[in-house]
Amino acid sequence: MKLPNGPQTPGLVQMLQWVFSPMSFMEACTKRYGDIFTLQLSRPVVFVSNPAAMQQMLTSDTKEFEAPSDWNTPFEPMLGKNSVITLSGKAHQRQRQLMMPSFHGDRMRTYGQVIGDITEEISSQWQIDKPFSARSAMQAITMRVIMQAVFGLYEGSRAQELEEVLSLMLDEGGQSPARALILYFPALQRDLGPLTPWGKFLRRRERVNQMLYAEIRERREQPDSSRTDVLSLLMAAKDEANQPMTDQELRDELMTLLVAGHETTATALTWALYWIHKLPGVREKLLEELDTLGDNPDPSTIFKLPYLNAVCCETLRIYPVAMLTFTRVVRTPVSLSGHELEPGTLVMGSIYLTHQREDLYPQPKQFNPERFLKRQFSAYEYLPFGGGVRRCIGMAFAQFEMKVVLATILSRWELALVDDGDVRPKRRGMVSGPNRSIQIVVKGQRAQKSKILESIAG
Ligand code: HEM
Repeated sequence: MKLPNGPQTPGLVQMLQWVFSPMSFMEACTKRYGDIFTLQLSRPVVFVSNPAAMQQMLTSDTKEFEAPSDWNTPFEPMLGKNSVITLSGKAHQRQRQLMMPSFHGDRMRTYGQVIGDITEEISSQWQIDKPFSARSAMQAITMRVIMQAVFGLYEGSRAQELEEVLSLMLDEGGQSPARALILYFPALQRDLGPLTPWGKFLRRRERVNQMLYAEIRERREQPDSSRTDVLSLLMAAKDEANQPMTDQELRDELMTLLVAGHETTATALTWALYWIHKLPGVREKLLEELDTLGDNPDPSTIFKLPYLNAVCCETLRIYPVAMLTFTRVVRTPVSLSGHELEPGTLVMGSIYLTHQREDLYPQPKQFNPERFLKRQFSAYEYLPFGGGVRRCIGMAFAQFEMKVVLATILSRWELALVDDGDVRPKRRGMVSGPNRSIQIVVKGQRAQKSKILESIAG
């Protein structure tokens, strides 16, 4: 079988380039081989970025393409075998159907209150003229949002310990390229004692599991139908055969939502704060729009603000946190971008390359929210949340969270970057993020503070 062209260097060299500098590697390949090429990773993988190929691959999912049963194994140590991310076929479909109702648009209003309260609480600890890391601050917010809106844990020693252990586990579990290498090569996953990275990870995971199972057991013993958090909704959900999720499934999906939703949203918010404060014109326009909000803006009014929406869209376009869609495997012989692919071929959609296309986004390296006001992009030209049967379950939640957090912070605080030098993206575990710390300093409270905060906080 002839695969699309790609680099001829040894597989190990390609794997290292892929792990350590995925974005420049993909860009160099697309320049040389066009918008479909093959990389030799642990197996050959075909990369696509043309919107038509993206559409074909994502929408003919389950016919011509499907998620391979073994490719998502790097996620398994953290998420388990029952996660919607590690499953494929019918089992994947079942989990998705059980999970989707918790993330429907109409549930966002409830979560909006929680997100506004948490942002207010955490940002109220910032001190004037004392710099802080944008990333740590955004991680603190998105972690607390998951703890409350998803796990339903508001206070108490379990909430506190779980938040601490999970933060450590996520921070050490997958941020560096070297850690990503451990995830790609299961043979490196050896427990060499409590002080070694993998040993530490295993012990923390054990403690997290104990706490999650205890929480699930207690909720089963004392059901409370007034709860609105995702865990309670998942516990009440039934599949087509009227079967609820098992404890193991619930544990795996909680970890999935945490891993998929915490770091991604925190990184997107960090980038947004960087661009807004790097480009004074963008900040001014945004503040002008936020100041037009009346006295009692509903979180859903914030959600509809056009310029805030354009800023969030451009943030996720220029450096998409998820560089790629999940892998798909060819099921039946298929022609993709003029190449005949045989069953078994692995294909990945490069969201990063699609978002960097000159034909769609002139001067793609420039941050320009106006492009989203001037033009509507199709679901395969702009796809920070992927597409098809694996499209991000938390898409509406993440968009809502980004907007409410930014509106809350920007309406209250006068912020500035400590260093407005350029920041570039780099791999952070399985996703991408800024290549250096972005420090922010509070200059003061905004004089023209809108009433947004009180209304969100109810
Ligand atoms: C800015 C934030 C986020 C970005 C950029 C993002 C992006 C993505 C992408 C690209 C995929 C893969 C889609 C595909 O292969 O077609 C995905 C899957 C997923 N995301 Fe998100 N995501 C974000 C936030 C969230 C949040 C907040 C949650 C939940 C609380 C979440 C839950 C999930 C889940 C469960 C999947 C797996 C879906 C499946 O396999 O069926 N994500 N996300």
